[in-house]
Amino acid sequence: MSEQERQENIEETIESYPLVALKNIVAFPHNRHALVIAREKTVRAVEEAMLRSDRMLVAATQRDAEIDDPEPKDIYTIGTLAEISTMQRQQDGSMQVLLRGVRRASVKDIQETEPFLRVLAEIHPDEQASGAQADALVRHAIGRFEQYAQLSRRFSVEDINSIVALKTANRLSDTLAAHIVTDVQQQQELLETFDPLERLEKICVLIGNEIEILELETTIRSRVRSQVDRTQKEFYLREQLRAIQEELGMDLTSESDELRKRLGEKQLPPEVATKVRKEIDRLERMPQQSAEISVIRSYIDWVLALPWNERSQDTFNIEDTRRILEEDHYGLEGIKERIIEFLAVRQLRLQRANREGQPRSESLGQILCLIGPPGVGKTSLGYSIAKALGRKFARISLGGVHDEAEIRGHRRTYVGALPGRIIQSMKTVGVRNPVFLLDEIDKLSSEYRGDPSAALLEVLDPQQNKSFVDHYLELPFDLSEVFFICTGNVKYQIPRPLADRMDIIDLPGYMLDEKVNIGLQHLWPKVLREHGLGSEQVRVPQPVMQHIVTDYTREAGVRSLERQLATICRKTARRVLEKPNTRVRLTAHNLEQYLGMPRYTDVQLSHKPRIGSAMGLGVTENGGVTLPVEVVTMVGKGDLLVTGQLGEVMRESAIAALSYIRTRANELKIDPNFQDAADLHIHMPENAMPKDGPSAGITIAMALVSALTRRPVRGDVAMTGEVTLLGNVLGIGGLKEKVLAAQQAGFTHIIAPAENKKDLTEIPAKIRQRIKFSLVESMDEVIDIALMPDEENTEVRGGNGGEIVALRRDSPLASENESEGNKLMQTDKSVAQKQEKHAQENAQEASESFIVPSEPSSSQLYPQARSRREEERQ
Ligand SMILES: Nc1ncnc2c1ncn2[C@@H]1O[C@H](COP(=O)(O)OP(=O)(O)OP(=O)(O)O)[C@@H](O)[C@H]1O
Repeated sequence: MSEQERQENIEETIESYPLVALKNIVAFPHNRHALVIAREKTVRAVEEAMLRSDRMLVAATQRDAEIDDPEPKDIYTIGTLAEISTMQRQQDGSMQVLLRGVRRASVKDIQETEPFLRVLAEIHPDEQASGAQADALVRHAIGRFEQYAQLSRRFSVEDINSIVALKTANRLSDTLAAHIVTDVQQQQELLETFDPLERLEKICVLIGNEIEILELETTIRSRVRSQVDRTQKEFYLREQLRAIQEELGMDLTSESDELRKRLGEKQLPPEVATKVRKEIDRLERMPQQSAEISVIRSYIDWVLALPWNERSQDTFNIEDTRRILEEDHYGLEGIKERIIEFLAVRQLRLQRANREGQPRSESLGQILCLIGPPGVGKTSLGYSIAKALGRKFARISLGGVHDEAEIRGHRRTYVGALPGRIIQSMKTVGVRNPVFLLDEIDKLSSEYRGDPSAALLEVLDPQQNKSFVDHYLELPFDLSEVFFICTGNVKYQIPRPLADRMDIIDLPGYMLDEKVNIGLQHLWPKVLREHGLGSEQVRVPQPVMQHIVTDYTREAGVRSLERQLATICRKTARRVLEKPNTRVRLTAHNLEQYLGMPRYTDVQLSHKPRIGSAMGLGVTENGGVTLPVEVVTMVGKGDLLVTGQLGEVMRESAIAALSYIRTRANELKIDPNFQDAADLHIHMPENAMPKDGPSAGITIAMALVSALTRRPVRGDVAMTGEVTLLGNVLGIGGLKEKVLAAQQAGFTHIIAPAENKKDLTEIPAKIRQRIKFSLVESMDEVIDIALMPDEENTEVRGGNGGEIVALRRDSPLASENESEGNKLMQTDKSVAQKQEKHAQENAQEASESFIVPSEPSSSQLYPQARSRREEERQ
């Protein structure tokens, strides 16, 4: 009988078989199970089966594994028909049996119970499943199995391969049930599920659960392992460290003990001491490996390093203060007086506050603020004040500070947090009553990261700064004894609320002879010292110093003068080292060997009268500047071209000036329809830097009038003022700075608005003596003063070569429009001579105080190196 026939035979049979009761195991068809059999009844059943030709028996599982002699009711009725593959008897009477499961079998009847169980069993045929659903399920089950096998590592490669090779749902499900499911109840349930697809689905769910559990186990296992590894490593390292410290004889007293000792030595306000103590306690409780330890430690270091109680002795004395200011600074007379007055008032207020027991912070009044271009001595005045008061000095630069945290610090939660600049400087000076110079207060900028000027207000306000809270410290620090001095370049850029609390002192800049004296008396000895040279090794006589100032610098202060002197010293130092006995005496001739070619020498030319060109004055943060305006007329259709990076206000000034001229065409003897035949081009050169503000109004109008009338503007006149449509001249700001710039550029006559008369008192007397001021109310006056007399112009026209369109009614060129050239007209010699004569006459009529400038007029019309934005102060 073939295997297949036998199977078919079985399928048709309800037959009698010996029954083996299984404990803790379920036998499945298509699988082999190795059993050790010891119970008497079971041994007999196996022996009986061995006597059969087919060696078949039914293996069914006990409901309760504890029962040794199960009755039929204790055994599940669904079992497996199995063939005995091998059987081996052991010496103790037990036997090892290998069963091969064949079919599912249901027990229908119990035939005998002694000496073994014999049952009548119905053998069930295999149910087959096919189709796409079966294939998909098989594939899914195999995938899950592979995943499970990988995680559990319970199967050999051969086992996995043989299971994966099973392609029918029936066989696969029975095999997986036999090898993966471990719970006997679940196995029995699967055995009782006759539909192979349903069985396979149940198995997939069970495998899924197993996979989840295994994954979880893996994670937990690896976490536990890494924790153990780290702890072991740290323990090992700490032990090593301790051994090394002991070996080196290092002090092993704990860090917190040391901090407590430092705390005990300092006299801190109670609130601060409590906070530090708390932080030390926290530090102690922290595990050694905590990252927060270094944060707490550096916080405690900061608090302990601050001068909570340390102060220097004040030594204010009016005489000494005057002496120190005099010794350190040349000139600045009015300014030194103001500073002394400020300090005197402050001293009296303090004395009174002490007498009356008032809180100190409210008694200090306003903040001193020094405003002026770079290099005019603001910082060095601040330093001298500190010296006079016997206080420590620190400079805090606020230029470009746009984050509030730079003033007030970052909170400690911020990575890399530090206190703000005020508290940092406090730590550096180490006393609570220093002089702080807050530099560039006009360069503060606010943005989304908070408003630094608000934080600064809190620092400066005597009402609030007694308990200034830095975000990092989170403790109030008393700033009321700090003497704050602010400095900046431009007054109107200081944030308004700050400016309101300040006593502002202007330092407009130096005149030529002041610079020369500062150079000789202060800068030169200082620079010599800094370069390790003696005065006998290198000499700079007075005329040479003057030469350096005029030909190598162009500034309101003396910063670049100091740099030039440093250059001379550097070169000399090298020579001295090369030839030890070198003695250098600088002269006008050998200066170039040290400083190179003079930088500012061109320009006597520029003070000649010109058609279509007038000189205006402006103010930048570097001080006053001269601003030439040029106008040309060209054949065209009345277009107005404005160039030179002019702002909106200046463009409007130009249009207003033009309208004014048209209304005055008759008086000016200009063809009222001049725009029909000509284009006008207004240009303000000056290094293509942006310019704006209304105070160029009269200059633009003047240049326009000159271009249209073909009458030149006097070359010795500079002007500033706003012009209205009706020709009125309105006041302007920054007169002092503008006058200094005009004087430096060699102008001897300044036209300014009558409204600014009050500002003349601020202008140094020496300058007032050298320059003629014309204070005007209307544009007509400006024209009268600055435009060259009519009759003189015939010669000028002759010199022009007819290149520019002349638009005067009486001009012989008015109708000719010969050329479209746009070159500026230069005056010839005779006009210059006439102008000089004119100036002399003017000087005589003006006043006795008018003096022709004594300084060499090597200044130029177009000063170079103006980098910053022109800002008209209005
Ligand atoms: N009147 C003066 N007498 C003597 N030395 C002066 C005088 N004015 C300026 N100086 C010197 O010029 C140099 C530059 O001055 P300082 O640094 O004080 O300028 P500043 O106005 O603070 O400039 P900034 O605005 O760029 O900070 C310093 O060496 C200073 O001593």
